[in-house]
Amino acid sequence: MKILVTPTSFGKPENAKSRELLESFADEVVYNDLGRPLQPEEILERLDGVDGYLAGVDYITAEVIEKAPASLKVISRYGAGVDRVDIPAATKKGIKVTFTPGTNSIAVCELAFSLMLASARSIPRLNDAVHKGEWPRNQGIELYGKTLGIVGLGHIGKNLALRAQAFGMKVVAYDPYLDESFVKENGMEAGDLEFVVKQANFLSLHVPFTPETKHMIDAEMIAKMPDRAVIINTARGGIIDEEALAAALESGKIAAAALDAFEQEPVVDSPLLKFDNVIMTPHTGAHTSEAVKAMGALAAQNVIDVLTGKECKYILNK
Ligand SMILES: NC(=O)C1=CN([C@@H]2O[C@H](COP(=O)(O)OP(=O)(O)OC[C@H]3O[C@@H](n4cnc5c(N)ncnc54)[C@H](O)[C@@H]3O)[C@@H](O)[C@H]2O)C=CC1
Ligand SMILES: O=C(O)CCC(=O)C(=O)O
Repeated sequence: MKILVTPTSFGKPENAKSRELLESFADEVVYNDLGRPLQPEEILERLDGVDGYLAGVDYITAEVIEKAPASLKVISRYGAGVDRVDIPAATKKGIKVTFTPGTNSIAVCELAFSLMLASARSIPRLNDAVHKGEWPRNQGIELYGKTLGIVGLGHIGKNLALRAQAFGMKVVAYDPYLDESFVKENGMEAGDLEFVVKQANFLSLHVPFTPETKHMIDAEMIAKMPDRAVIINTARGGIIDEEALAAALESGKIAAAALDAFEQEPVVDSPLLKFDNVIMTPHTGAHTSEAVKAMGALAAQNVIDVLTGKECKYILNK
């Protein structure tokens, strides 16, 4: 058996046990030698003879899957999002795709919450100023008493809702597959996307990237938000129309934004780079010791379970 492993954080000490598990199971384990997510041609160059592919946020397109060797039986995503894997192409070729739901939801929720606080109090700007010898004692806003709109009330959205309530925020949510009992038990309100954006002083996105969610936050939706709202996106870049967001920041309609995910990653040329009221982090939501360990353990187990024909409840295309 040969396994290809590409998430760079799989090399962290927290994943020593998962590396040992794979290395004792397989004849050969090949790790990511580039130190970043792989582009399609880079994946293909490394797939020769591979049976199991434990994948980071690589671009696993239909072309990659079509050209993959017949030995490849499983693509095991290290994480919750599967938008960069062409699942229909994998299914057609008999390749199972697995994922690790819930393993990083606290990590992402805590990043989203940090970004709300950091935006509300302009922490990066103030930090930069003090490091430059300046002393701008400017004024922020409080989360207390504000409304948080959550789009996508799944693992991450639910964790965020509970923490926001503890800070005295009103929470409203939109999710077409809503867990109504969660909403009821926690005294929240739910409605359609318009219902949520119209009230949201803070809007946080926690949906998968799909054809339905592509640019769901566009100029029209932003125009419906309260003036001087704050937008947080720790989900996927394409969910917000970045040009529309840039225009709303330019006009002052949106007071601040904080993003961990972008239409193009890594970010090299974005209309958002010029704004000092936009916080940008490098798709790092899942990168805590705890989440890295949990993602690694489940992703490794998923590869082994599929390759040994064991029951695996994390297969997306049975
Ligand atoms: N920044 C990062 O490092 C990370 C980003 N993510 C992203 O966050 C997303 C959410 O993660 P989880 O909460 O763990 O997933 P989840 O599957 O538990 O929750 C997603 C929720 O979105 C809802 N949803 C689906 N389509 C929708 C639509 N059209 N409109 C509104 N809601 C919709 C689903 O019903 C579900 O409740 C992932 O798909 C991934 O893209 C996840 C982990 C790490
Ligand atoms: O950081 C990672 O490798 C995965 C995080 C992520 O985006 C996900 O879980 O979908």
